[in-house]
Amino acid sequence: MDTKTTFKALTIAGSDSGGGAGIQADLKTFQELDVFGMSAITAITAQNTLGVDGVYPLSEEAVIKQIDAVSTDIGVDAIKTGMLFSSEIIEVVASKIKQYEWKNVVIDPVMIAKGGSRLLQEEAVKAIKEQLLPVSLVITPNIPEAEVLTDRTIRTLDDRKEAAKQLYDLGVKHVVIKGGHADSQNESVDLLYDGRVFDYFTRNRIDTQHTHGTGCTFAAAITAELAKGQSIPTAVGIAKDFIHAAIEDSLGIGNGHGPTNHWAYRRARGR
Ligand SMILES: Nc1ncnc2c1ncn2[C@@H]1O[C@H](COP(=O)(O)OP(=O)(O)O)[C@@H](O)[C@H]1O
Ligand SMILES: Cc1ncc(COP(=O)(O)OP(=O)(O)O)c(N)n1
Repeated sequence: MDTKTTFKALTIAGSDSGGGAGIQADLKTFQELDVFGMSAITAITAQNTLGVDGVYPLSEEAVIKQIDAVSTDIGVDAIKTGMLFSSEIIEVVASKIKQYEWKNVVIDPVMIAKGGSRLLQEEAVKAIKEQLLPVSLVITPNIPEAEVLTDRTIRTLDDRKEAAKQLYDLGVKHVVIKGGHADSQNESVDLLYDGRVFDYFTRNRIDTQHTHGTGCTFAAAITAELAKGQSIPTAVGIAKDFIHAAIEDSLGIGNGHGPTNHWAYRRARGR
C-alpha cells in the first residue's frame, strides 16, 4: 500500500487570466512548495499586466459546489481565500469553514487591484470583519487593506502595531500586516502579531515595477507551509523568502506591472 503523505491546499479566489495573481498564483505557489493545489473560483477576471478589463462573479451555488466537491472527496489541510467579491460569497465561505471545521485558514483580504479596479464590493468589508475574521487563523492585509479594515490611517510602524491589535480583537488568531506599501526605501518589513508579541520579517526592498500578485503569492506560501504542519512564524518566514526570490528574479513579462517568478525560490535551492 502507498503510505506517502500528500499535503493538500484549497484556494478560494478569483481567476487572473494574466497568470500572475489570483488562483493562478496560488496554485503555482502550492505546486512549487510541494503541496497539491485545488481551487474554488469566486469570479473570473479579464486581466493582464496593464490592469483589469472585466470582472465576472460566479453564483454562490457555483462556489458552494466547488468547495463541497473537493472537501467531500479529496480533503483539505489548509485553505486560503483571495478575491471574494461580495458579502454573499463571504457568507458562503464562512459557513463552509465552520461546516468542515477547517483550522488552517489564511485570509488575504483582496480589495483593489493595482490599477484601481474593485475586486471586493465596498459593502462586503463588513462581512470580512464580522463573519470571516472570527473563524480564521491568519489574515494578511497590505497597508491600504489594513487601513480599510480598521478605519485608521497607517503611516508608522506603531500605527501598524495598533491596527494589528485591532484586527486581532475581531477574532483572527494571527495578523500579518505586509510592508510592500510602506514608505521605507531600503527594506520591506512584514509584521506578525499573535495577540502577545510582535515579530518582524525584514528583507531588502527591490526596485522593480514587477510586483503583480505579490500578496497572493505570499499568502499562498503561508498556506502551503501550514498544510505541511509548519508553525505560523516558520510559515511566514518561508513565505517571505519565497516572495523575495520571486520578486528579485521576476520575468519581465508584459508591458505593465509584470508577475513575479514562481519558480525562483525552487531554482535558488538547486531543485
Ligand atoms: N519591492 C519589494 N521588495 C521586496 N519585497 C517586497 C516588495 N514589494 C512587496 N514586497 C513583499 O511582498 C509581499 C506582499 O506585500 P505587499 O506589496 O504589501 O502586498 P500586496 O501585493 O497585497 O499589495 C510582502 O512580503 C512584502 O514585504
Ligand atoms: C483575481 C485577482 N485576485 C487578486 C488580485 C490582487 O493581487 P495582489 O497580490 O494584491 O496584486 P496586485 O493586484 O496588487 O498586483 C488580482 N489582481 N486579481
